[in-house]
Amino acid sequence: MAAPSQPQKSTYDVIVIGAGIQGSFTAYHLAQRHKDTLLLEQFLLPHSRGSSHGQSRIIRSAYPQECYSRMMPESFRLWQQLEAETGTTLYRQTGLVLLGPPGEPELEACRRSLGVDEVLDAAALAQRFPGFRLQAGQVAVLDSTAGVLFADRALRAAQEVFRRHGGTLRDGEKVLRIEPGPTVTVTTTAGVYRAPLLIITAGAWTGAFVEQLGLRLPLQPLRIDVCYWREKQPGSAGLGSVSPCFLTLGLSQAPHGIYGLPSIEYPGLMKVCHHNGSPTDPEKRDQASSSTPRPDIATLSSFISSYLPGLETQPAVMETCLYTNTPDEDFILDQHPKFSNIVIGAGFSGHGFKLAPVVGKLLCELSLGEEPSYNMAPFAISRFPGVLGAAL
Ligand SMILES: Cc1cc2nc3c(=O)[nH]c(=O)nc-3n(C[C@H](O)[C@H](O)[C@H](O)COP(=O)(O)OP(=O)(O)OC[C@H]3O[C@@H](n4cnc5c(N)ncnc54)[C@H](O)[C@@H]3O)c2cc1C
Ligand SMILES: O=C(O)[C@@H]1CCCCN1
Repeated sequence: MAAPSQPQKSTYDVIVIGAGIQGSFTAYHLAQRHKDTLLLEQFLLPHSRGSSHGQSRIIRSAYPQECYSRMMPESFRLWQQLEAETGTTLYRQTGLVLLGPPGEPELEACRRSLGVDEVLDAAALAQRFPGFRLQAGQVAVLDSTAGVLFADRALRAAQEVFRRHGGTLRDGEKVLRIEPGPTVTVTTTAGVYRAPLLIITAGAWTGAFVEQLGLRLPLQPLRIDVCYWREKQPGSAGLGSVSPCFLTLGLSQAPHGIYGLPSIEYPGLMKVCHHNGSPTDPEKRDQASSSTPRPDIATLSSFISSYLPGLETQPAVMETCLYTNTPDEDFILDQHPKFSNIVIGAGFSGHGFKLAPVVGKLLCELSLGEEPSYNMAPFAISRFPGVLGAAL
């Protein structure tokens, strides 16, 4: 028999909207700082309707932009801390090869970010990782620190520690309305909550959601096809579970990049995807008909026949996921330009998972009015002119 229900608590120090990886890590840091925190999620957990689901994400030190490569040492440390706190393995070191033409500016910037790097030509790459074929003149830069984060497990772990530190997570509760003010009032499908501080980490829903606060952020949700490709002969081609992750830079046939991860989610199936997708509305993403042409799949098939000849050239499993892109593909981590007690974390542009421990820390610092641990200029809302509606 169910216990008699307690009257629902309605006031908190901080409310966080959206329990994806960014909101969950933000809540994790707040709870560790002894802030009485409410984390609200519209769907019942776990769910696969946002950006943080699935079993695998790449983590790497190599980054073309310094603002991210500077954060990576701390991010690796915080992931290890979460592993220790929960007694769970969240990371497998596999290495990552960046593939591209020598001298390509982003490839060079990644090399510099590594400090110690290793550059392999086609023959050296084939010897080290026999599943890969480079095209004539291309090179591979090896980031040996890189690997795979177990995404679903990581999300659960961050939420578990949050709760252990006294945090309240309410799922299946969609936020309908926010009333700004010195105390922010948040109305959900199940209740009304108040707090002096609010953090919005609503993933692909953020753009439409913050319009009620007079903000027009340039956030574009993209529907991403997540494809898994079968090894022709399981275990024989130096692919599968022993493969490193990879990422292409500066390839003319895929200017946005193609990336891959070893077989982790499904035995014998490597994840190889295009770092791009089609504009969508997160509420309507399933309305694309199955007969819609999929140029991404053709690009991937052709890439696989040239670079990964040990894989079949038609995907064995296809899933979907959402990116939320900004025009420059840098994150938005900032206070609302008019309501400084409302902080927004959004626009993770398909590369935010690995950095979530640091993103959560920064959003926590911003909302508590502390000096952020990193330079926040690359993430400021003010880099986009005209975002504040005339009504405010
Ligand atoms: C296919 C794919 C591959 C990727 N690969 C990598 C990778 O290799 N490495 C890497 O670092 N990153 C990668 N990323 C990016 C990374 O996964 C995302 O940056 C990250 O998951 C974004 O998390 P989020 O918390 O912002 O969004 P989400 O996980 O979508 O969380 C937002 C949450 O807010 C909730 N919400 C929205 N509106 C409301 C509301 N009104 N009320 C209550 N709740 C609400 C949503 O339901 C959702 O759960 C990849 C992403 C995809 C899709
Ligand atoms: O963040 C990453 O490392 C990868 C790069 C390729 C696209 C998906 N995200």
